[in-house]
Amino acid sequence: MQSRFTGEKTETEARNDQTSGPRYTRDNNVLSLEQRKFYEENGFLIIKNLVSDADITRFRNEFERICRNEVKPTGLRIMRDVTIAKSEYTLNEKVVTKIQDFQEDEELFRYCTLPEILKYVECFTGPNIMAMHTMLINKPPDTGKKTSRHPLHQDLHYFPFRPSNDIVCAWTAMEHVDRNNGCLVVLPGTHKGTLKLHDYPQWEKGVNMLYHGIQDYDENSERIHLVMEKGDTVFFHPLLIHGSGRNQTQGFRKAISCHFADANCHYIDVKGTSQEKIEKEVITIMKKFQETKGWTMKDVWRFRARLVKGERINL
Ligand SMILES: CC(C)CC(=O)SCCNC(=O)CCNC(=O)[C@H](O)C(C)(C)COP(=O)(O)OP(=O)(O)OC[C@H]1O[C@@H](n2cnc3c(N)ncnc32)[C@H](O)[C@@H]1OP(=O)(O)O
Ligand SMILES: Nc1ncnc2c1ncn2[C@@H]1O[C@H](COP(=O)(O)OP(=O)(O)OP(=O)(O)O)[C@@H](O)[C@H]1O
Ligand SMILES: O=C(O)CCC(=O)C(=O)O
Ligand SMILES: [Fe+2]
Ligand SMILES: [Mg+2]
Repeated sequence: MQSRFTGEKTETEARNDQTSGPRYTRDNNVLSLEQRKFYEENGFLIIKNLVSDADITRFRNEFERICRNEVKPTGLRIMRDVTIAKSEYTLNEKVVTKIQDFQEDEELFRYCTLPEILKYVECFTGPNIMAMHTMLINKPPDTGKKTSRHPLHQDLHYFPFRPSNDIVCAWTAMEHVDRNNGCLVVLPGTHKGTLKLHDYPQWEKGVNMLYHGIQDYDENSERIHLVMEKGDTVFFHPLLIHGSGRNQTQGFRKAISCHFADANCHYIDVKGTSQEKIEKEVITIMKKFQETKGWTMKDVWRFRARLVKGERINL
């Protein structure tokens, strides 16, 4: 494929055509050779102590204000754990599993504009950067039904834009995370594969809405539990298979994240693909919040996407 304007291959196209050399990272002076190699091979990279305690305190405070209903950012969605979704508790931080789409909340959206985050994001997306999807996850103590788990999945399943190599997730631990409180679990190297079929896992005691998982994956494949400290940030590829285990502590395990993409990425039509079902489900959920008649995934995504650096191009 060639660039429309020059007939030359774009940088991404050139990288993607390569049979050897880096495909998943860009040439700049931010990553060391060793870091680049690690991401190329594994599909993720942890940068320790990247976000300051002061910033994390600000994100935590704003999250608590949202949970107390003191602020109601436009477009923000609050999700409860499925085991308590039908109970009558009034909103407070102990009933919230995650908030999504905080792009209209200035205080939380600061996370997506932090220069220390964008500096690394640029190694994967290039200089024109869109913040596509934001979350603050507040994994609750498991009620015994194992619903606090997030099944193994690829984030690309939710995304109607490509190419995948120009998308990256930044996920920052807001406190120490390990297997006890349900840290991230990754299957290293799986970013080199393709998008797999996803559906709801057959869990006896319930699954959270939209928590699709990969049905067939190699039970014997290597799994790495990402033990991280407050402020540590993992950057990972949207095809990397990952999930998180149950939280066996009494605390609410917090993390803040954003998916970024190169503004040159383009939307795809998911009709007839494995993503068709998730499109329908997402649009049905969005209907609760706004008029979505005739909308496709593209409209949903254009609505939440925000430019954070450079120029807004396709997305
Ligand atoms: C890469 C990335 C995208 C990967 C992911 O993040 S995958 C997971 C993404 N998850 C989501 O996007 C979930 C989004 N959730 C939401 O927007 C909300 O939680 C809603 C589903 C809209 C519900 O919110 P809200 O309307 O405030 O809640 P209501 O109490 O009125 O409940 C409405 C009906 O939904 C049910 N519900 C609420 N939360 C959950 C849940 N966690 N799991 C399963 N069902 C749930 C609730 O029981 C109720 O059902 P009915 O009484 O209508 O039958
Ligand atoms: N056998 C399995 N089949 C499918 N998914 C699994 C399986 N085992 C674990 N997972 C998924 O892998 C992720 C992490 O699993 P992990 O084993 O760390 O957590 P856990 O089973 O909740 O806790 P623990 O094993 O520490 O008691 C979760 O997304 C979980 O849903
Ligand atoms: O448990 C987490 O923090 C990660 C959840 C996740 O992978 C997701 O929402 O896409
Ligand atoms: Fe994910
Ligand atoms: Mg387990």
